[in-house]
Amino acid sequence: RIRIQVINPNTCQAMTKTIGMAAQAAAGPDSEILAVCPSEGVPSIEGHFDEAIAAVGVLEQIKIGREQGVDGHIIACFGDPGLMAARELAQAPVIGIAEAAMHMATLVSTRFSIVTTLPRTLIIARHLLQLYGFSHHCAALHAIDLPVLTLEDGSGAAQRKVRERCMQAIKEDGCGAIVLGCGGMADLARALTLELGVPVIDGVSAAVKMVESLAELGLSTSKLGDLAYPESKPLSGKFQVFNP
Ligand SMILES: NC(=O)NC1=NC(=O)NC1=O
Repeated sequence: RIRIQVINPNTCQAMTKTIGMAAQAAAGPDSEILAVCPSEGVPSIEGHFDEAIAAVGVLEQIKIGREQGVDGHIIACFGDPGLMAARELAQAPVIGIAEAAMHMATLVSTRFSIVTTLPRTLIIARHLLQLYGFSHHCAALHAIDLPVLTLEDGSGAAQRKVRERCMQAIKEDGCGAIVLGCGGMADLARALTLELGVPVIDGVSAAVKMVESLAELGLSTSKLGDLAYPESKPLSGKFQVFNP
């Protein structure tokens, strides 16, 4: 039995449910999904400041997951907030949905486009492309120019904009695949893939399959070198929760 902790780094319960359901749909019969979000933090992550705040909550959940003995952790926000810090803290694999979706896209296309939320988060996706070495694989980046939480407002407006931008990317970018640039879009990938006839990749599902693969291969986060557990020192104030 593989237990996978899926962390929605923002505090929106509805989005945590959307993400958890997408993860469950992708999970194999022997996998159990534990969908969680921080007890405090930001309701949505739409920039560098939000990411910094959210990262602490991610680390808190990583610590809890490690104490529960989970077999893997997923950071289900397209900025992969706190990813390397989480890998220092974790024993099991930690995968961000941006890196998962980007890796998967390179396996089924020579170039992919990204469709994300607010234009100001495009730079975060660009930075990740550089960090992960996928800049030359990305044909273009698009934003639906709607706040993240409109994906959970029930109007369907954000979902319609995502579909429009995917169709535009396919027409204009010369891309072979699309990466959905938000955890809250996790439930859209399968239907869009069928309708648009090209791989539309959601990072939550991709990360679930990667964690399952790593767990079954007996691979977990290396503790040799820079991903070793953090140097021990007494943390103060609100961070005492991290003291051993
Ligand atoms: N680019 C994004 O929309 N990132 C995100 N903000 C969130 O709150 N969740 C995401 O996936």
